Amino acid sequence: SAGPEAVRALAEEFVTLYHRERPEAGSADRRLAEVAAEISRTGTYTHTAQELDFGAKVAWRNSIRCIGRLYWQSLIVRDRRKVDSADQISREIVRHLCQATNGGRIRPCVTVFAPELPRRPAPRIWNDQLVRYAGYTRSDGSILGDPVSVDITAAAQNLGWPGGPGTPFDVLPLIVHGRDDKPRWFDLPDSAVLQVPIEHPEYEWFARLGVRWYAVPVISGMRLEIGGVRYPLAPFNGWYMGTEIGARNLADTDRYNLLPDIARRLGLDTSHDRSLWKDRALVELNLAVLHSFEKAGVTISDHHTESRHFLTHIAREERAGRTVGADWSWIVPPVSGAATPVFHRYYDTEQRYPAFVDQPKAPA
Ligand code: HEM
Ligand SMILES: N/C(=N/c1cccc(CO[C@@H]2CCNC2)c1)c1cccs1
Repeated sequence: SAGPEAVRALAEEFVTLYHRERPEAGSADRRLAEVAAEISRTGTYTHTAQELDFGAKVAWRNSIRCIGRLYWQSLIVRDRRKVDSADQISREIVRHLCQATNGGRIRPCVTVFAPELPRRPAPRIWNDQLVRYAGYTRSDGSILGDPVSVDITAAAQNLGWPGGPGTPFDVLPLIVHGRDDKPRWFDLPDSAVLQVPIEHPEYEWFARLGVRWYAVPVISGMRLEIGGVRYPLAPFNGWYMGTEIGARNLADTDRYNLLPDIARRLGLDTSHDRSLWKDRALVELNLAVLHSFEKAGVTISDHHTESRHFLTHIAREERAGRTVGADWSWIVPPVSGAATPVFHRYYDTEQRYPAFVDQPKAPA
């Protein structure tokens, strides 16, 4: 982790920010002195529960690639810093999934596990999302399931996972590397993993494709950094924007690659690009995703609504005297870009802290 001088500077900046935005917390001076003394003694310091809650919310507010930041103040922060064994982590992960899923009325949550300590590695989850579909490499070299999961599927099998039922949508086990034990795999109970069968509002053949997707995206591979303290295990969830599933996960040629099949069933001419068969298949697939989630009572947002909400967020932040950073290439949706208002403007691109950051993939 960062050296004591760097930690001291980041800690001072964070504590000052916290006391400026949460005036009810009183003067910063006493806390600044306490934190500086603890860093001198131990090389790090411990956030209060209130500082952690604020830091996680602001890390979301600072996520320049996130279009969904309007509700940043409503994040549920689950303080589990005392939890660092594989068993306890897997139990808390199931609780996170249940609390976040909430029967389909998805609640944005983050669970913060034990921080990195000088000379003591922190617990990690090897999965980049808590719920992912397996990717099995078959003897003829083809892949059954999600190609993005080929490595994590092999890792799970190497740890003794017997494999799932062998469908294209087998939920992977969680692989947890606790602080003081070896990496272990845990099957997630079906009751904790809500899934949505994908059907089309007009084409009854669509349901027969047997396509489904999971309801709650929970990112478990990023590190939460607050005031010089690193939390390498801080899984966070929101709800999906439909295009993530309909324009990327099910459409990319190196993912489920469904566009050619859908286009053929729509009777389109797939031999010429200029028939726009890919574009017409994309619209029907994205319509099917939004229709299916709504029918199942699972929160999802369309890219037009989410874009409008993001511009509302920017306006509100600027009224509060804050600048919103944003990365245009991630904010503009992967379909109908110029048909959404976020396309038609520039953004401040500075990444501010606290933040969720990429970190080396486990295993180290
Ligand atoms: C509430 C509904 C939310 C929606 C609809 C939403 C939407 C999105 C989308 C569409 C992306 C781009 C993902 C991609 O292109 O692969 C994204 C990125 C991101 N979101 Fe959100 N988000 C939401 C909530 C959250 C929450 C609660 C957090 C954290 C507490 C968060 C943190 C992030 C971060 C850190 C990224 C960038 C990830 C990376 O760099 O790989 N978002 N969000
Ligand atoms: N809707 C979401 N979408 C994502 C948010 C962050 C990251 C990702 C997945 O990012 C992968 C890496 C780059 N694209 C895929 C998806 C959320 C997940 C957790 C909170 S909101």
